[in-house]
Amino acid sequence: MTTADAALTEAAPLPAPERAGIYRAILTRRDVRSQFRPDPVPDAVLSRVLTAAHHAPSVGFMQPWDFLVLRDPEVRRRVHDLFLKANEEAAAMFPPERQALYRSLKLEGIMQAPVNLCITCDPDRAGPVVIGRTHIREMDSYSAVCAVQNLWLAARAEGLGVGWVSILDQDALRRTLGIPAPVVPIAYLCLGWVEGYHPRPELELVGWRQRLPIEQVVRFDGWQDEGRRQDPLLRQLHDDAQAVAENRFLDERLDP
Ligand SMILES: Cc1cc2c(cc1C)N(C[C@H](O)[C@H](O)[C@H](O)COP(=O)(O)O)c1[nH]c(=O)[nH]c(=O)c1N2
Repeated sequence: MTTADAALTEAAPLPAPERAGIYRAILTRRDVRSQFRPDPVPDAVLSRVLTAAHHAPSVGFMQPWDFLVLRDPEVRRRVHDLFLKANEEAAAMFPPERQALYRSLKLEGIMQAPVNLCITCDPDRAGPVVIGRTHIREMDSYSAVCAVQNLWLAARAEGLGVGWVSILDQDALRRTLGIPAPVVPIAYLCLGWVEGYHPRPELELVGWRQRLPIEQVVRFDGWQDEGRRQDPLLRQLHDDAQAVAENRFLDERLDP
């Protein structure tokens, strides 16, 4: 037992409605591009979702993030211009038969959402040697992404929408926002109240790509697991996936 162990709180499951709330936020969170309403996000709400982001896990507790709150339409317009340029380049990269569908997709809500956020990663935040980053350098970026996910889920809980825009030249974005080297922009997010959430990812709804069967991406005791495909966990995963697809998960699958 270390000194840190002295004040452990009880490791009980959350009360049922709170536990269901976590799963509901996870399952109904969406990437939002088109359904933003223009009304402002009160500071009390913005503060809560940023607080959630700031409580994300981070390698060596380095908290490498900064949160740039971008409300000025002129700043957002400059970022939108970067998007238009990058998106044109992006369209040309897809096979010819997919380009028309690609161009029909709305992939950002930079000007519609009243708030944009840029979440950055400062690799120097905790000195040159960081617990947990000694052998895998990218761990600081991964930590910043954890902050993004916390914010995304908290935003869903608040009834807000978040859309991640990554079709941007990273250096140009850095220059546009005056982000100093070696700080890296990790995520550019559009945030605001929304008309509603799609029931499934938009890319699935338009036939771009489907959710993979979870049984296909779970492996046992290493990558090569032939002979293990009868593991009872796979049946459980299949049934949970079915329940999610049929909107029964929260009602039927949360009992121990
Ligand atoms: C790192 C990263 C980067 C992006 C995204 C996500 C993530 C995690 N997504 C959103 C992405 O398309 C979406 O998450 C998936 O399609 C699944 O949909 P839901 O998030 O479940 O609604 C995204 N969406 C978009 O319209 N433009 C974009 O540039 C990006 N970029």
